[in-house]
Amino acid sequence: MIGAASLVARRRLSPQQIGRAATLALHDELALAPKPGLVTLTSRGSHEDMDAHTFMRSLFSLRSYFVRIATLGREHAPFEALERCGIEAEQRMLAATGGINTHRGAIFMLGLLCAAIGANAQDPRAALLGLWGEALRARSSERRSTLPGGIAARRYGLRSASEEAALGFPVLFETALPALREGPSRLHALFRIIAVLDDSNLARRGGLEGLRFAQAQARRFLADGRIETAEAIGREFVHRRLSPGGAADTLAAACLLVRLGIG
Ligand SMILES: CC(C)(COP(=O)(O)OP(=O)(O)OC[C@H]1O[C@@H](n2cnc3c(N)ncnc32)[C@H](O[C@H]2O[C@H](COP(=O)(O)OP(=O)(O)OP(=O)(O)O)[C@@H](O)[C@H]2O)[C@@H]1O)[C@@H](O)C(=O)NCCC(=O)NCCS
Ligand SMILES: Nc1ncnc2[nH]cnc12
Repeated sequence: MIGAASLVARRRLSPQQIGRAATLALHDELALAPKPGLVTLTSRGSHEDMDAHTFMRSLFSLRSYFVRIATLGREHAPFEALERCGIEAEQRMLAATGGINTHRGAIFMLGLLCAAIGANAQDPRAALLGLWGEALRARSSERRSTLPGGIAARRYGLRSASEEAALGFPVLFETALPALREGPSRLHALFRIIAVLDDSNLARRGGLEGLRFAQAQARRFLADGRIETAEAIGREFVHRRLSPGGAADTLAAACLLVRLGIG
């Protein structure tokens, strides 16, 4: 059985393998528990409108999308083709969840990553910036004015998801992936992401004060490492309705790369 790393080295990752890993990575994130403010298999976190069933329906609705966008990446398709594919996936997600936004950010982030891996499994970050960097930079400025997170990002001078992509996902490659590889746990990796990410969900839900509070609590857990501390922080997040959805997506993206033996 050839391992994933050697498949990457031999550049033999198929769109099917990439897409399957992306779907499983979304489940890796959902199944992680406890998590601060986020939905798990047994908790709604800070959300009244969604639970594990909502996320599972969403996750299943996306499994063909990741294969399709990895295929587009292998073909070096223009960004417009990726965007159409992503928007179609958002519609399927919303149909599966009854209109609830579970994975819009994950569709964007993991979709771009699947396309980049399809283009160059050995260096997806270079492929992302080389093939679609100019389009991402153009959209990260124009889109900020229209979407809730982009509005919050602009209001507080934060780096939105689009801007993170236009920079080649620095938090993913420089914080999340090393954290997941170094351990000791996915929960530690999630808190390392929360500590540094300009998570527009936190800013939209709790303002700049909410984002800075969440980042400080992440540093508190990283200094202590006890599960009881993570649970206490989770209760405080729920009390404040904080939910680090961007950090959750970034963790899922790191799980995707590890599953494929990349980076
Ligand atoms: C390009 C878009 C992602 C929109 O562009 P924008 O730059 O405005 O993105 P943001 O608003 O900053 O973030 C959008 C979602 O991405 C996640 N996210 C947040 N911060 C970051 C970050 N710094 N880096 C990476 N990702 C980030 C987050 O998504 C997750 O959280 C959502 C669920 O949480 P919840 O609080 O429940 O959200 P709501 O339901 O909206 O709030 P409530 O009503 O419950 O209060 C969920 O989406 C998770 O995935 C941000 O929400 C993209 O939307 C877009 O333009 N798509 C078009 C297609 C396209 O361009 N595709 C390209 C090829 S695939
Ligand atoms: N587990 C989760 N809970 C809430 N929002 C999310 N966005 C991505 N994953 C999430």
